Formats: sequence, C-alpha cells, structure tokens
Amino acid sequence: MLKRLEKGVLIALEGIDGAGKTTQARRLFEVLSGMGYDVVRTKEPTDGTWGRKLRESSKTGRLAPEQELELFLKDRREHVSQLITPGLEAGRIILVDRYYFSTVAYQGARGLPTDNLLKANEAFAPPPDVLFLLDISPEEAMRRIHQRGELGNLFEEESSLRAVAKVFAAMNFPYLERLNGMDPPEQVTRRMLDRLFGGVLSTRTLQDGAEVLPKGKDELSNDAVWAALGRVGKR
Ligand SMILES: Nc1ncnc2c1ncn2[C@@H]1O[C@H](COP(=O)(O)OP(=O)(O)OP(=O)(O)O)[C@@H](O)[C@H]1O
Ligand SMILES: Cc1cn([C@H]2C[C@H](O)[C@@H](COP(=O)(O)O)O2)c(=O)[nH]c1=O
Repeated sequence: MLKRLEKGVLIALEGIDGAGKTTQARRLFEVLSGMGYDVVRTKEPTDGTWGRKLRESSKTGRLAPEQELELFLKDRREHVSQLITPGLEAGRIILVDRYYFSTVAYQGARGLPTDNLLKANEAFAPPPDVLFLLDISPEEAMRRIHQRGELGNLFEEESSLRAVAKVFAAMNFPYLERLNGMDPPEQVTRRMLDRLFGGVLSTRTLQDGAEVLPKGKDELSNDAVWAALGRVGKR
C-alpha cells in the first residue's frame, strides 16, 4: 500500500523556461514513489480548458497582460480545487511544475504589479511547503530550448526571459530554496532530497502513525534513495 502522510506536502518547482523543472519533477517523482510514497506530479498551465487556451495563445499571438492573467488564475483555481487541495487532504505529496510564482514572475515582467499578483494568488492557492527555484541564465535557457528542438514560443524570447529572471531573483519566502540549475541533474535531485528529508518530511508522520524516517536522517545516505536515484539515472 502506498505511504500517505498525516498532512500532505506541496512541493513547487519554478524557474525560467528550460531551467530543468520538468526534468527534476520527473526525477523526484521516480525517487519518492520508488520509496513507496503516494506522489502526484502535475503542472501549470494544466491541460484543462483554460490551460489549453493559454498554450494556444503562446503560438498564435500573446494576449494582453490582464487577459492572460485572468486565464492563468482561472486555470489555477480549477487546479487547486480539483487536484491540489484534495491531494493534500488525502496525505499525498504533490509535485507541481510551475505554480503561482510563475504568474508573479511572468505577468509581473509584463508590467502588472507583483505585490497584487501575489495577493491575488495567495487568496485561494495554498502556499507550498517547499519552493525549489532553479536558477539558470537566460542565455543558457535559450540554448536548452533550441537544443531540445524547439524554436521557442512567444513566452520564451530572451529579452522577456531576462525580465522574468529578474523578478524570480528578487523573491524571498521562508519556504524558498534556490538551487543552481547549471549543476548536473543528479546533483540537483540529491540537493532537493536532502532539503526535503532534512526539512519538511522530517516533521511529518505517516497516516499509520509511523515516522517518515524511522531510523533518523542518516538512513538517507545509502538506502532506498540512492537505489531509486540509480534507477532514474539509467533511463
Ligand atoms: N541540470 C541540467 N543540466 C543540463 N541540461 C539540463 C539540466 N536539466 C535539464 N536539462 C535539459 O534542458 C532542457 C530543458 O529541461 P526541462 O524541460 O526539464 O526544463 P523546464 O524548466 O521544464 O522547461 P520549460 O519551462 O520550458 O518546460 C532539456 O533538454 C533537459 O534535458
Ligand atoms: C504557470 C504560468 C506559466 N506562464 C508561462 C511560462 C511558460 O513560458 C509557459 C508555460 O510553458 P511550459 O513550457 O509548459 O512551462 O507559460 C506564465 O506566464 N504564467 C503562469 O502563471
């Protein structure tokens, strides 16, 4: 049976396009589910009605900032009420690839006031337990975007990414963990796991009353984590 926590954990991955969010979300999912946890991997914009409209707009012509914001908020409200909140209430670990910090950074970079953007989101979206912010330069982002065979869409022009990166760089939250997205993927995953098991997960109990790390944090050094990381590395 999958291990569920007494209180679910929300982990958000953020950063500019190409920073490695999806790569790390996939790796964390593999490791944590390989350890037996009930994990959900999800992303924004979602594949729902509003998310699809937004993706379409990135190809056909970007909407005005206010219109774009309205769609991101509609998409997120649906995501929070249908998946994130129920998942947390059920004791799952939720990994979200982009969350409301992307709205603050991207719509903020288009000129909307960042304080208002944050408030509008915090009014309905639960804050993450941990926010991993992957840091790479806009030049590296463009290199990676082109390398993965994409020409880039309207959200991904280098000058826009520079403005977005500036907003991300100014963020400061108690749950924020900045990581160097230029480090090898295995090293980034390892750091994330260290932060999770040394932090939020060490404060949680399982629904059956057991502790998350019954033998203490040292268990992390050579047990299931490494085995699971090894399996991920071979894919
Ligand atoms: N640490 C890393 N070092 C070098 N390349 C990486 C690293 N992490 C990911 N990549 C590569 O960079 C590209 C972008 O990675 P990924 O899709 O995970 O980024 P992303 O942040 O999810 O991007 P987007 O926001 O545009 O969807 C991929 O080709 C991936 O293999
Ligand atoms: C959630 C969110 C996303 N965006 C932008 C950021 C990206 O350029 C695209 C999504 O592309 P991905 O490759 O699927 O990550 O949307 C945004 O502007 N505001 C947001 O709130």
